[in-house]
Amino acid sequence: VSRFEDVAMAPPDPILGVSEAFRACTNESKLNLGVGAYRTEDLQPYVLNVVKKAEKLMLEKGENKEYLPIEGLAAFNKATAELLLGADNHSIQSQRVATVQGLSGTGSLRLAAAFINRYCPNSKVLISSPTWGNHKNIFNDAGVPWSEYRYYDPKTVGLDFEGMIADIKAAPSGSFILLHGCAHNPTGIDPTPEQWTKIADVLEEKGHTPFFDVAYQGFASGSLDEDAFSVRLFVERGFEVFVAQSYSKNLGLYSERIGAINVICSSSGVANRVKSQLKRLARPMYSNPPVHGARIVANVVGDPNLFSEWKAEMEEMAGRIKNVRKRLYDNLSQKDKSGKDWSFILRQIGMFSYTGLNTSQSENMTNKWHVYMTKDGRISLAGLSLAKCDYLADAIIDSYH
Ligand SMILES: Cc1ncc(COP(=O)(O)O)c(CN[C@@](C)(CC(=O)O)C(=O)O)c1O
Repeated sequence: VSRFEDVAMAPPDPILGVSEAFRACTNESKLNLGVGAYRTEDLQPYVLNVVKKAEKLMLEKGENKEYLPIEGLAAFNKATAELLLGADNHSIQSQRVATVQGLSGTGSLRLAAAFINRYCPNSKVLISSPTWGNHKNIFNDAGVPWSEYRYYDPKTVGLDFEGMIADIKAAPSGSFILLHGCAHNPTGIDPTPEQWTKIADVLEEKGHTPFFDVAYQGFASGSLDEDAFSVRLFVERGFEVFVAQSYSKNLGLYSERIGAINVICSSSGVANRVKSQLKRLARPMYSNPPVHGARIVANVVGDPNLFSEWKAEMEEMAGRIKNVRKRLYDNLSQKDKSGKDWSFILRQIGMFSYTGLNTSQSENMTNKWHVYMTKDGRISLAGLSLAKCDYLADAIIDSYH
């Protein structure tokens, strides 16, 4: 008998497991609105033109495959911090940013969680309710305690701002507050600039540390700078800030696993020491990160023509999702005779729409209509085409009532 006889079968991942189920489905009407991965109007995966151009350049250069330093490719680390904060940001000018290339957003979050576990053992992280499903797994496995702050208000299908503020105020001083930089996953609801200012006030009052998860910079509004507003506000206010970044969505580098953890510190001396300890945590975890994605980002951002072409492609991707969002809203409003107000769909931003469908209604979407989505009622608009909005609207109305 096997030594591992008692190892149980793990349940499918709530998000990535949806894609597995979609692939197994044979119905030709099937729609994959599960994983947040961009698709073109033809529902095909999209490799950005600038990525192809950068890879061609890289092939011509004939670069080697030597190990990267533990902290990653220097040109990438410089570019990623400047994209996030702006090259002229005071924190960069005064060398107060500790940047370590991570295994995309997930790996960067995990490395930061390992740091928190080791250096802030009595602190906990507050995460939004709801949040990206993998956040809980990451902090659980890193041994970092977490609790939730209210975020989504089902009555208004909007932000429960009062609840959010109250829960953050009630948390023990010095907690880490996990905030989505833009395009909140799964709700698509972001605080307004005024609300961000009030959130910063409460964190300052309580001595909490902001911990941003920036997985969609440039992909939400189409503007890199606009989508970095919240992070830059907190840095401007003088906070020490953790920021995890990902290039999965905005540069389409999903499987290249390219991202970074940035720790903006109050002095360059602290930044150097923090960076050295992040390296010490990374070495036994994966030793050093993969070079390919880092070179693509460095080449795209380092070349003015490629950089501006990238910005145009981000606007195009964000624009297609906005069009699909509008079309879905129009279809729902025209078809639904119940008088339900669907305008919340237009108020949401980014890749996802939080439909408000509950678990059994979401299951009806899949079982009866072959629409694959997460059980929390989230749909990825990136997997929807204008042509399919009519069908999706029928499915949603049927599942709601
Ligand atoms: C808020 C947030 N943070 C981090 C990540 C991590 O992405 P990365 O490791 O590829 O950089 C995701 C991706 N969330 C996706 C798009 C995919 C997933 O679940 O992994 C989602 O469907 O929610 C995310 O939505």
